[in-house]
Amino acid sequence: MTNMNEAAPSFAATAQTGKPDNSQFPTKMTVRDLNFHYGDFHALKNIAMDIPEKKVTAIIGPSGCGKSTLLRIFNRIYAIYPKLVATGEIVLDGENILDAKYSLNRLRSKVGMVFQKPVPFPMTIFENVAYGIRHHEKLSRADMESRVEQALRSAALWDEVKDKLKQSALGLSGGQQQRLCIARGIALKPEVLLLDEPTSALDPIATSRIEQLVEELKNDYTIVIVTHNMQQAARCSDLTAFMYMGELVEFDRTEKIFTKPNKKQTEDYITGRFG
Ligand SMILES: Nc1ncnc2c1ncn2[C@@H]1O[C@H](COP(=O)(O)OP(=O)(O)OP(=O)(O)O)[C@@H](O)[C@H]1O
Repeated sequence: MTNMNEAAPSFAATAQTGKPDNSQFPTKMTVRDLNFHYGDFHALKNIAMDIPEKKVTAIIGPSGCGKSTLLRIFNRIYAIYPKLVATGEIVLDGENILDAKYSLNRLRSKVGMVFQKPVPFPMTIFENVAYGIRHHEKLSRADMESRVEQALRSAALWDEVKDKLKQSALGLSGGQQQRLCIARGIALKPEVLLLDEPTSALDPIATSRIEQLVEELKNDYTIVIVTHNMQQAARCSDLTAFMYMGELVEFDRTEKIFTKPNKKQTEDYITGRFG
């Protein structure tokens, strides 16, 4: 939840420079001059933003504005399409993750992604979490068990599944499946967690559980969440980026975006005049 009393860093200058003035938050990821095309279609235009460490950054905007495309570039999912190239820079801990020399394996262990629709693997609950870890690390049975438990605890799922770890994950409810997918992401000990509309397929109770979880996870992770739901952005993010037609229109503290945005376009969207 945004702390409304927090001393106010200004993120106002962002759409052009991406440099928040007087930010009190250390930056985890710096995006500069980011452009992305699907064939002839210019989907992201000169995006610049500084994503703060251990905060929740929400990306909002009307359908088709490029939210998911931006999120997916943060862990180079587009790399599965050989012809697609992102230009510009995304600097994570001093290194440009868009550089072809930055290995995808390394990137995926640092930047985890959770998708809109929870898709557990057709295997046990335990194996769903252990599977990804095995791909990256060789752990003893005891260490693996402890890592899986830790991930399930962090995803606020342990108490509900600890007695049925050997049962199929497909038997879990939608909300539990989404928390399992979050546990799967956390198990790799990423530093950044990307959430692409993680609650759009969930009921209000499961949604509120995930929002609570996001609030807890930001103590340890830098979180970027794409959401269609403006109340959700207002409830669970510290900073909000408003995008429109491939551009970053405004990026500021969530409280500012929702109460006193600098740009008319942002205000029109927030107040439901378009989108
Ligand atoms: N694989 C693709 N090939 C061609 N165009 C694409 C592809 N994926 C997305 N686009 C286009 O890029 C633009 C941005 O899409 P994107 O999915 O990032 O938007 P979004 O803001 O996440 O939308 P939504 O809120 O509807 O999910 C849209 O105009 C979309 O049609």
